[in-house]
Amino acid sequence: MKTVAIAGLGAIGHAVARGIDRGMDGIRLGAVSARDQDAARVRLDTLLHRPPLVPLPRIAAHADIVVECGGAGVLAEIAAPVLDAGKHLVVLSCGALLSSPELGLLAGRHRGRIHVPSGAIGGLDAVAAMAEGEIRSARLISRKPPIALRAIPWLEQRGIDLREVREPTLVFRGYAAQAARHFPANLNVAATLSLAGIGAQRTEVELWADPHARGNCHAIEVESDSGAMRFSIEATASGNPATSSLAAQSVLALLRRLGLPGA
Ligand SMILES: NC(=O)C1=CN([C@@H]2O[C@H](COP(=O)(O)OP(=O)(O)OC[C@H]3O[C@@H](n4cnc5c(N)ncnc54)[C@H](OP(=O)(O)O)[C@@H]3O)[C@@H](O)[C@H]2O)C=CC1
Ligand SMILES: O=C([O-])CC(=O)C(=O)O
Repeated sequence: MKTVAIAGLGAIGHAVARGIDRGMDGIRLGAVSARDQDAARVRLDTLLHRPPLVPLPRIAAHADIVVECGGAGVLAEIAAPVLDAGKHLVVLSCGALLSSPELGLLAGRHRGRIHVPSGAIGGLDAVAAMAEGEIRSARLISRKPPIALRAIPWLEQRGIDLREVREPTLVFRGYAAQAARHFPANLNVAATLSLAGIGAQRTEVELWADPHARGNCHAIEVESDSGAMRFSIEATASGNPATSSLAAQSVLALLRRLGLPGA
């Protein structure tokens, strides 16, 4: 049996906790960490088996696998202790990994593992296979309803107010490295694609605020010497409009694999 701890009990963390609590072979929930302790207790009351609430800096001691779903700040606080201890770290805020190459080295040194789940997108197995040959271009086009793009400092600094948007509006075009920096709560998927494919300096990204978007829509286009790939998804939003419910489910699917004997 492997023990999982969840760092951050928001939309993804709570959904992952509920999924494990429903029962998963080889996996049990050992602990959670949260900032707002009262809100966390209310959320934990929805579970059949209530895990202890532990301080974030101590979370590594409570698990074989730690799932980060609290943002870049939480990742920065837990990554080194988890990897130093040779444990598994599942990273949702994977945009922050792009500026932390030392974490990969740390994992290698201590036999820890970093897992980046497919999150709100898919098709990454094909992208990774294409990367074994030559990928000529990789592109992500994301469309989100304006409500998913609120309180983003990079937009506010540019005086971009999306409340009045009536038609699809391009708010960002650039590469995954910048996308992850400017939209840390909305474009982790750009980092996920770039890690599977040709890296954050070459993966092109567009972000559209689209009042007609049905959920969070992501399209991937890859051209390679082994063929062309198109993937698209209209993902249902979770309790957090910026976050697709598929992201938590991708963690559950990953944990199911990690719970298999010998994994
Ligand atoms: N890889 C992917 O495909 C995707 C990645 N994401 C990323 O996953 C992360 C989680 O997303 P989501 O669940 O929607 O976000 P939420 O904002 O719903 O939840 C984040 C939670 O983390 C908590 N938190 C923040 N700081 C701390 C801290 N220091 N200690 C303990 N808890 C803390 C917050 O607490 P409080 O409520 O008190 O602030 C909040 O409950 C985000 O970084 C998001 O961008 C999201 C979607 C897809
Ligand atoms: O959930 C989504 O649709 C994508 C997202 O927020 C992210 O990649 O950070």
